[in-house]
This record gives sequence, structure tokens and C-alpha cells, in this order.
Amino acid sequence: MAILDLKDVTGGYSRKPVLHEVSFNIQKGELVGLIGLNGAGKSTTIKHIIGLMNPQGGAIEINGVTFDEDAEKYRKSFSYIPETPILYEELTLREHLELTAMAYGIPQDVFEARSAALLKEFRMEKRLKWYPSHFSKGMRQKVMIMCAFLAEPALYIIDEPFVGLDPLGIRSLLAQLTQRTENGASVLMSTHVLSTAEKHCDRIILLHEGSVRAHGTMDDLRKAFGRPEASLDDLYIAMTEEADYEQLT
Ligand SMILES: Nc1ncnc2c1ncn2[C@@H]1O[C@H](COP(=O)(O)OP(=O)(O)OP(=O)(O)O)[C@@H](O)[C@H]1O
Repeated sequence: MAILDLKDVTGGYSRKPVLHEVSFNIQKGELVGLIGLNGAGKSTTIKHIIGLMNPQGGAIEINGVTFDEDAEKYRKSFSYIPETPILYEELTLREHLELTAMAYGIPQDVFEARSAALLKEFRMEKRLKWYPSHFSKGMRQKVMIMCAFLAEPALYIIDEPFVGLDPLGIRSLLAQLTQRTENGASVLMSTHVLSTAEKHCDRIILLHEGSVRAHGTMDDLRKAFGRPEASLDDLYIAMTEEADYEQLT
């Protein structure tokens, strides 16, 4: 059974859909990249998956359950790292972590062990008593990442994680993702950093104007585009040029 399964998802902010019958799935242990131009519909897809928006058509299942069938079970099956960190200005870093542990019902001893490891990995041990107003952009993002990783759910949903992080932060994030997928967790990650996506993703979904244009492993995509040597960068550009050409004809 797929951990995440989207079937013909149509949806948007008004009657006019932004997503057109989007279908893909993610299996256990897979890291899948969601790639597309600005405005292609990546964040909108993610908002539907996390239950923030309701599909106008089609269905989304996480671990075999839709949001409407069992919202609590659905929510506890994933962690979400948003593109723009959302923090509580009146809570310290430690309190953010504690609140997350409470929300996911993580026992105190497990919480202590997991948070200590994450604080070390993301070099934030000395910031436990800090409030978000004192954090840099990258530090704010690290708080969100650490909170998401505390829970150890079946699925991580990550919206453009690389932009605000320094190279050590990126390395730590990728190390955590690798370790977690090796342990059977699944990841959906949207990003514009195509070289990283190409190197680390098991499969790629190319989204264009709200539709899935192509999906599969790098080899599948190279075959689909008839470009055996192409990088993801090349394929991405080919996809947009092809789409522009279709619009002209
Ligand atoms: N809150 C909103 N209200 C109305 N339309 C929106 C809203 N957010 C996004 N859209 C529209 O939905 C479409 C898809 O946007 P979305 O944010 O999903 O793209 P994206 O692929 O995540 O882009 P980016 O790479 O720029 O983050 C765009 O046409 C955008 O204008």
C-alpha cells in the first residue's frame, strides 16, 4: 500500500481549479521530489495533502485514510515543514519542541533523547532559551525542521527546504532525510534546487500548470524525454519549452 496516494486531485482557491487531476503516489521508504516552475501548483498540492484545502475532485489518502474519514489519524501520519517558518513568538525553542512532543504524544524520555540529537545535528544546543525574534531566517527554519523530525511519522512533507539554510544545515537536513527513509519513512519534498533533487530523490514529479507532465526515476524521465544524458535541469527546461510549444500550436 502507498503511504501517500493522490488520485485525480482537482482543486484550487476558487471555482477555477489550479490543480487538474493530479495523480501520484509515494511508497514506503521513498524520497520523492515535486518540481515545477513558480506557480506550477506545488504549494497548492501540498496544502491539499496536509488537509488545509479540500479537493474539488479526486481523493488523497495517507496510510489508506482520507482526511474526511479520520482527521486525527490522517494528521498524525505526517509532519509538515512549510516554506515560511510559522513560530510562536512567545515560546522559546525548548517550548516549541515540548509543545510538538505533547501534540504527538511523545514520552518525556524519548523526547529528551530525540531533541538532544536534533539540537546537536542542527547546531542549536545553545539556543534552547531563545525566542524566535532572536533567530535568523535559517535558525527559524531549523526550529520547524527539528519539530517535524521529533515526531518520526510515516511521511514528511517538505516545502522548499533549502533556500534559507546554510551548507551545514543542508547537509544535516539531507543526512536526516536519508536516515529516515532508510528506516522506512517516506518524504515528499518540493524544491527548485534541481541538482540536489536529482542526487537525492528516488523519483521526481514534474508539475506544470497544475498537471503532472511526467514522473518517475531520472532514468524514466530521460527515456520519456528521449534525452539519455540529460540532467534534471535539462529535462525541466525541455518540459517548459515543450509546454510553450504546445501552447503556440
Ligand atoms: N492564496 C491563494 N489565492 C489564490 N490563488 C493562489 C493562492 N496561492 C496560490 N495561488 C495561485 O495558484 C497557482 C499555483 O500556486 P502555488 O503557490 O501552488 O505554486 P508553486 O508551484 O508552489 O510556486 P512557487 O514555486 O512560486 O512557490 C498560481 O497560479 C497562484 O497564483
